[in-house]
Amino acid sequence: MIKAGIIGSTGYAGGELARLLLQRDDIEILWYGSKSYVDQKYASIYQNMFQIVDDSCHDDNVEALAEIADVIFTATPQGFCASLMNEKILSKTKVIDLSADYRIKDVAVYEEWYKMEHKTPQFIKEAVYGLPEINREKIKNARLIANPGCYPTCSTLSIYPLVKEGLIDPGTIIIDAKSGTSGAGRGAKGDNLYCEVNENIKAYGVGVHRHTPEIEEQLSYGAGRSVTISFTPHLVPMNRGILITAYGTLTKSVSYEEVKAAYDKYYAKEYFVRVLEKDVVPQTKWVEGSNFVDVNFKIDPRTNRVIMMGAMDNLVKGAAGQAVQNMNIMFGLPENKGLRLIPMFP
Ligand SMILES: NC(=O)C1=CN([C@@H]2O[C@H](COP(=O)(O)OP(=O)(O)OC[C@H]3O[C@@H](n4cnc5c(N)ncnc54)[C@H](OP(=O)(O)O)[C@@H]3O)[C@@H](O)[C@H]2O)C=CC1
Ligand SMILES: CC(=O)N[C@@H](CCC(=O)OP(=O)(O)O)C(=O)O
Repeated sequence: MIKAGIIGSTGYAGGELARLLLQRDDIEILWYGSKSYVDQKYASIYQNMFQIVDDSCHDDNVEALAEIADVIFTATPQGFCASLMNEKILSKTKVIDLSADYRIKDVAVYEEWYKMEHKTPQFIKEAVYGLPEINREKIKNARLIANPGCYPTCSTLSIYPLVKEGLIDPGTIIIDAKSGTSGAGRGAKGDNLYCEVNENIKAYGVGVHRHTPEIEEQLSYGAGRSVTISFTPHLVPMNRGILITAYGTLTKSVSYEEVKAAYDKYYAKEYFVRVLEKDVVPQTKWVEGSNFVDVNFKIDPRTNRVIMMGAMDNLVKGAAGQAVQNMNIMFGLPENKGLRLIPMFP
């Protein structure tokens, strides 16, 4: 039995983690961490857990949790995990951090984009960026996983094969992204009120969104050179889902079959990445509630560009599902254990 603790279990990502882990008979959740609801019944915060979870919330004492847990998930705001990480914790347990604290290898870049000082930069080098489709081998023996961001997961997986195979000029990439409002978390924010979001679409973080350097770093590893992108996210009136439409200039004249072969080279054996059939566009509805990322592309010979598309559920493959996928790999379990979730429809 794997003993797991969730710090930030009362947030959207933490709640989704609880939902995924509670289905398993090889996992025991022994700590529902919270900041605001300590000693309150977890099921009183998430009524969907009524008669399923009897536990009350614990505090955010990661050191105490590390004494009893095999794995700790931190689904907490930026800066929290970095503020308390130490060697003692990592010597006793594995940590999967859903925040961005250990995703970016250059601490100066993190501090510039996140507008905060990194409290434990000594662990950045050791942390493994938990994108299994690209970093599976490194994840196996990791003590500390930097679970990727939601937009970066969808963007990187949609674009990576073409960058890696040199089919697009990595200096020309533009990513237009859209997210449902659960991506913004459960905390109350004026911008996310019903009247602000319903019947509305708006760009935000234009030119300054913190996921820009994360995507650039991952695509740079694929390209083998420094990549600069334009990235614009939009908030859309949906609960869940991320859709990205990305554009890149082709480096040569290519056929559909050549580009398809590039995607298949990296994803044909990947359970969670579905390369769709020709002319079928990814849609958030077809991945909702699942750990799948649907990707596809279209060559536009008129502009000499390729249009790359991806859709996934921000709370599953974009957060909790990917964290569980990483946990499975770290514990030597089948990677899709507990994650063979069929997308919900309608
Ligand atoms: N939502 C999403 O789609 C995704 C989120 N993530 C990442 O996951 C993390 C959580 O996001 P999300 O669930 O959306 O956020 P929420 O705002 O919904 O939840 C935040 C959680 O962190 C807890 N918390 C807040 N402050 C502290 C603190 N100082 N100490 C301990 N716990 C604290 C909250 O506890 P309480 O409720 O008790 O106050 C709550 O459980 C973030 O880093 C986010 O970037 C990653 C990918 C996608
Ligand atoms: C709609 C919305 O606000 N989305 C969030 C991204 C989701 C998230 O929580 O960020 P990570 O994936 O880095 O953890 C944002 O734009 O900041």
